[in-house]
Amino acid sequence: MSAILQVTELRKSYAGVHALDGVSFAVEAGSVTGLIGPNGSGKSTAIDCISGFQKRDSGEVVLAGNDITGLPAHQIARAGLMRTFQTVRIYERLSLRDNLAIAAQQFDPATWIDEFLRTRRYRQAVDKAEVRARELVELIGLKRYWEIETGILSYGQKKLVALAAALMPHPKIVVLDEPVAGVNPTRIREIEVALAALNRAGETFLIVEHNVEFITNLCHRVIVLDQGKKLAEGTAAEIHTDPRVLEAYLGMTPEMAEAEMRGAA
Ligand SMILES: Nc1ncnc2c1ncn2[C@@H]1O[C@H](COP(=O)(O)OP(=O)(O)OP(=O)(O)O)[C@@H](O)[C@H]1O
Repeated sequence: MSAILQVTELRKSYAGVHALDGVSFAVEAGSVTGLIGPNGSGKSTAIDCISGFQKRDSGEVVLAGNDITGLPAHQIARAGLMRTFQTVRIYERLSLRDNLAIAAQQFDPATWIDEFLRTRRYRQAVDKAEVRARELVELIGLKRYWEIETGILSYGQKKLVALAAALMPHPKIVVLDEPVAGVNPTRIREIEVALAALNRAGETFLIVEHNVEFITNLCHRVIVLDQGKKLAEGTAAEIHTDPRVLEAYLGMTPEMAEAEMRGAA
């Protein structure tokens, strides 16, 4: 695998607070990578700087070989890095189908003239978007809600709609900001299953999340931040047994963590 996203020496300070203090990491194409760390460790600042929602002080972000450092968010999205937010942003009065059609329209090459004249280019774009939408809806397990107003869905399902919308333009990577925060525990598994299915279909994800079990189940690699620096990186199993992570992130010794894992099993 090769790196689709390369972050190098990212730095960001807020009035003397080093939110990011030289963070470097890579996300492999086709992988699910977790970005975890205690409150205030710099996770949100990192993904905001990467996705153009925040200006970094220094450092470099390269997406599929193209330098996207410092570009505005909409250009980064066009370059192929999409993101979701902690709060769900969907059109609740519209059907799932219409939500995804709108998401596609924001990126398709057909102009309003094409649309007005119903040109071949416009019809092709609409047909392609419909195929993509149906594929995604199948993969996230919401096929039965295709024509239904998304407002009736559960919060977790709405998060899946936002994710599918982000995937509509075939991005190179989607960055997810706390995809299961505030989601009913019984629904968390649905999101996990959906993300795993999307990843098997070739999608690449970088996930910021506090739910360690969720990250452990899904992620091929996990990056741990602490006080604006990268504390550790590895597989979930490696991270679970890294004494620095246990102490800084979980506040546990390895023995306590093992006892906890046994208790959870
Ligand atoms: N707009 C801001 N102004 C001042 N300080 C900020 C601002 N945003 C973040 N910080 C500080 O930067 C540091 C990193 O914050 P950040 O929100 O990136 O951490 P986080 O790991 O995402 O935390 P959480 O898990 O609580 O969301 C913290 O010390 C935070 O207080």
